[in-house]
Amino acid sequence: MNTRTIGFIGGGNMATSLISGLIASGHSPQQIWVSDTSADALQAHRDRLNVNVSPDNAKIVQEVDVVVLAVKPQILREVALEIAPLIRQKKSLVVSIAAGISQTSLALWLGGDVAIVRCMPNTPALVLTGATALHANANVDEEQKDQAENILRAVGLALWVDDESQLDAVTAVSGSGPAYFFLMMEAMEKAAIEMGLNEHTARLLVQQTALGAAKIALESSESPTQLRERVTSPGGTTQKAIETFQQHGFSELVAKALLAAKDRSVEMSKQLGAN
Ligand SMILES: NC(=O)C1=CN([C@@H]2O[C@H](COP(=O)(O)OP(=O)(O)OC[C@H]3O[C@@H](n4cnc5c(N)ncnc54)[C@H](OP(=O)(O)O)[C@@H]3O)[C@@H](O)[C@H]2O)C=CC1
Ligand SMILES: O=C(O)[C@@H]1CCC=N1
Repeated sequence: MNTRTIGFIGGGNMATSLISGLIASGHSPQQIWVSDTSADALQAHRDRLNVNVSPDNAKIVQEVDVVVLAVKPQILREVALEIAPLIRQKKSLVVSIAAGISQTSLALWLGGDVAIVRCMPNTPALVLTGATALHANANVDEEQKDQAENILRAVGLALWVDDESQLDAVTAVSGSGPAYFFLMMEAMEKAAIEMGLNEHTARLLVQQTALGAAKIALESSESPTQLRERVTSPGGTTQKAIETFQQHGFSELVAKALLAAKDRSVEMSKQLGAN
């Protein structure tokens, strides 16, 4: 069990998923601190999760060993400049979950040789099924790498990438990925209702099917293509559906969508970054 104290600056959607996952995986709420500009958000964190809260970002840095930056990329610069002197003084490990903000930018804002792990988690961390890729800068030592990895591994899969630029692709695949599957679920649910199923039945069937497909894909040694073929009886119903998807450019559309997300990550680093 990792006994380090962890502080989240920004207590929004992703921080809430991570904090809930950390607590569900056995971390004590007393080890966790959160700051946010919204008093209501802080109250909710205290009431629901029993973690320590403060409106003061510097107080969080003061209290913890590992500082997780969980604000929107657009305000990361402002927050980093605010906490920079204390981060340097305490030699804190900084873990940034912000999309599209490079370690170079963050290091310039924080100043000095700050140990920074940049990572890209996703919201299924909430149910301990997260997927995170991490990259450490040259100031991060082995112990700090372990600390960062332990936090993310507590809420799901945690993998290191060799090259920071790969995090743009990771953002497009797994960071944003849950939303693509939810979009598919939304569309299937709507179609099911249009075909006469009631809302409750439609939702349950879609949810269970998504879960079953993900589970079988994880547990089987077969590829998604092989698994798809097992469902597709020649001349049957699935074949008709798959043909319809492919005739309308499904695979190309998915590739285009993911590339648009990756390009946006690169664009954000240029627009919002210091480099
Ligand atoms: N959502 C996701 O699925 C994922 C998000 N990320 C990354 O996580 C980060 C947070 O995203 P997300 O949780 O969705 O965003 P949210 O807007 O839900 O959370 C950010 C929180 O930070 C608060 N905040 C704003 N200004 C400050 C400040 N100066 N000091 C402290 N807190 C502040 C916001 O308050 P208020 O709303 O009042 O402004 C809000 O509660 C982003 O950088 C994003 O790229 C990474 C992976 C997945
Ligand atoms: O949409 C976003 O920018 C963030 C990053 C990945 C998921 N949500």
